[in-house]
Amino acid sequence: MPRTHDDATRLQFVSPERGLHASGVMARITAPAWEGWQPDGDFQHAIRSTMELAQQAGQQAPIVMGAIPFDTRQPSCLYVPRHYEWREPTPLPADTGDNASASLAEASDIPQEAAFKQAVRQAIANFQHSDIRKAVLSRILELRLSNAVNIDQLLMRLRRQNPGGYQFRVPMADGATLVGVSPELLLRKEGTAIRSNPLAGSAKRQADDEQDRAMAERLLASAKDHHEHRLVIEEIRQVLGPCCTSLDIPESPSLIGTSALWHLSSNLEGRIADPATTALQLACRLHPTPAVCGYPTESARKLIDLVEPFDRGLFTGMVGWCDAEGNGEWAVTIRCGSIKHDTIRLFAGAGIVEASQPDAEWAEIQAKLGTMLNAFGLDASQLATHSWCDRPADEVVS
Ligand SMILES: C=C(O[C@@H]1C=C(C(=O)O)C=C[C@H]1O)C(=O)O
Repeated sequence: MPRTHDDATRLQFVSPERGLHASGVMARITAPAWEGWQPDGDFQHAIRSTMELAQQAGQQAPIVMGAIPFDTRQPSCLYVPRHYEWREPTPLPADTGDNASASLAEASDIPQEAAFKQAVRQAIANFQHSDIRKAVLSRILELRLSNAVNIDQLLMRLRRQNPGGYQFRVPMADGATLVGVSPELLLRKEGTAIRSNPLAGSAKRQADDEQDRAMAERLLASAKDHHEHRLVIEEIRQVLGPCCTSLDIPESPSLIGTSALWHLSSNLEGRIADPATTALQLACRLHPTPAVCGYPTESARKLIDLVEPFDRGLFTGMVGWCDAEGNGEWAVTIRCGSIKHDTIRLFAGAGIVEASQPDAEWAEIQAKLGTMLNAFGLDASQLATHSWCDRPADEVVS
């Protein structure tokens, strides 16, 4: 791949097994992924016709990569890159700590702590009068730094925090860059083999080994977290089951750890009945899972619209790639942020069920923000020293 310094057209999606590195834009696909699983729908038509154009222009094996928003009625942020290459994962260089600390000029929270906790109470009250069993509520933390962000260094630090995760970099329509390291695989397809690794149920990692182990054991024994997790697994079973000749779902979840959190995790593996179904179609069929939206999906989505004072944009959508054969890999767009010059917008959410405690859910999203904050060399206590302001929802654009 020719070297380019044009950051605005660089894309990256690195899984634990291999990394896809791309540059240059041959075509952009903005068609919304609404009902994106329909083979004859507008979205799949846009994907196929763009791939064909790339092939006619001389690309032997074009690839589509990028991100799809939480609300699939919004424009997609997908690209057919001009150049791409696969790279084997390389060992991480030692952290020299160079430029590890960002210098914070301003921070604002949307919503602020009290309003988030109130939204959790409102969601729980809503559960009593509706069929909703789970809703994922989230928060945005906007930071302004007094120095520019080096995205390559940031990605390196993110990988260090979760080498088993999915690291991504995608240029956004407004000139910002989406950057993150997701621990959650929505769907991978290779030939007829599929895999999904939903996560739901979380606990903060502890500095002390003994306390950390106790925290993990508590999560593994938590009825509330198992309930949260089961809602996700049952939904995925309903969606993928009919598309598969076999689908193995573990009877109970296991633990997975990042440097910031423990999660309940289930590794689902199966064989797809119709080999022509693409990874992107299957990912669109699954999205949004109750891990990022709630259960039942449509009612939870309405509740989120009601109580979340911002538009999620690409956050909690999906990010990844798909080739012309239908193979591909899509991760859930979490533990991430958008970066534009010195302004950073970070995102974190938590699944709310009837047994949720507002204080604990706030602590959980704080811990989730830790992944990105650590990569900037910032921590929550540093943020508390700066002025915080709540913004009216209509000022917030994604
Ligand atoms: C929404 C996020 O995470 C999701 C919610 C989880 C939970 O509620 O336990 C766990 C993993 C993710 O599916 C996030 O990290 O922002």
